[in-house]
Amino acid sequence: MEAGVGLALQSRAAGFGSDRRRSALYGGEGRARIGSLRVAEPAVAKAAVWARGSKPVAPLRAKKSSGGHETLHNSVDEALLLKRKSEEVLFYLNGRCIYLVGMMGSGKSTVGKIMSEVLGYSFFDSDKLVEQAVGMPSVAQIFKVHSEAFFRDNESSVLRDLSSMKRLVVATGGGAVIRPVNWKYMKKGLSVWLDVPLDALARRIAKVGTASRPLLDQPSGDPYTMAFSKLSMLAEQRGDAYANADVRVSLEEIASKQGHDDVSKLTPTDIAIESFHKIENFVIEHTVDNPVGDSQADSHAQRIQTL
Ligand SMILES: Nc1ncnc2c1ncn2[C@@H]1O[C@H](COP(=O)(O)OP(=O)(O)OP(=O)(O)O)[C@@H](O)[C@H]1O
Ligand SMILES: O=C(O)C1=C[C@@H](O)[C@@H](O)[C@H](O)C1
Repeated sequence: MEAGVGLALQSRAAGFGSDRRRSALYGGEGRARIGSLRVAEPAVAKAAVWARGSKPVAPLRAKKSSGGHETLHNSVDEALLLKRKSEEVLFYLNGRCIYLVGMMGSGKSTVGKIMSEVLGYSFFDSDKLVEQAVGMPSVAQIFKVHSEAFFRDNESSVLRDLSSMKRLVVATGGGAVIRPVNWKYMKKGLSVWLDVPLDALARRIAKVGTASRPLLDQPSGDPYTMAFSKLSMLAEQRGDAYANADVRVSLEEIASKQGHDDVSKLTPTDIAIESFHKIENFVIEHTVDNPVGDSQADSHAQRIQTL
């Protein structure tokens, strides 16, 4: 099916008499709304700060973890830095959406939820929106019952619908970058590529299993090895597609800034902070007429410093 047809038409043509995509985007089972938008579960906040060692920790309410004061201190420092960065970025974003792109398992949902929470934006996972639109419980099932092409058509329609909205953080599907039309939609906002080394991706995916990721699912074999070889193949096929993003957030770079080379030590909060930093630089560099105005930007920066 052609991507880019109208919302209602697309839903009907796909056999969704109840126009599920509309309900997925404009209402449904969510707990809260901003305007007409359904807002993602606020449980996210609890995951907003991960202590070093990648365990979720609630920042100030946290009992001392095994890392003691130092861990708690790191968590609080990170939370404050994240908050401060988000304030700066909010100003420069001016309501534009953030689209996270990257390979499967790169952390788009995990990091995206943290970013949306501190920005006060709504979070959407485009895979979940496609599932709701099609009326199936998983991407794996959509691939099985229909086809990858059917999934991709619906993914494009979801991205098109999202692109007319404001103040969203969207975790896109890992393969959304391969269709040029999707870039047309994502370029309405700011796109961020989470660039994670393949071996780290394969480790994460092997840990949770591949059943929910149809392109990686293998009936047998060592999960890490299978995931690594499939991911390498996909990365090669996709070539530079991810590099179309406005900014690249390299986990290797963050680790090296922190003085080590182990990306598994990076928390999602570290990655969210770096994403904000890169977005801010991008917007500043690409604002041709400087509509913000230097003096306004300066006074904003001063205000931020006093927070
Ligand atoms: N910085 C991190 N350190 C360790 N594990 C992480 C980190 N970020 C995410 N993870 C874990 O990696 C797995 C994949 O993360 P997530 O679902 O956020 O990725 P994704 O890019 O949205 O994946 P997909 O595109 O396949 O849906 C999850 O189990 C998550 O808990
Ligand atoms: O990398 C990919 O092509 C995919 C990633 C997932 O997020 C899903 O969108 C789907 O499993 C395909």
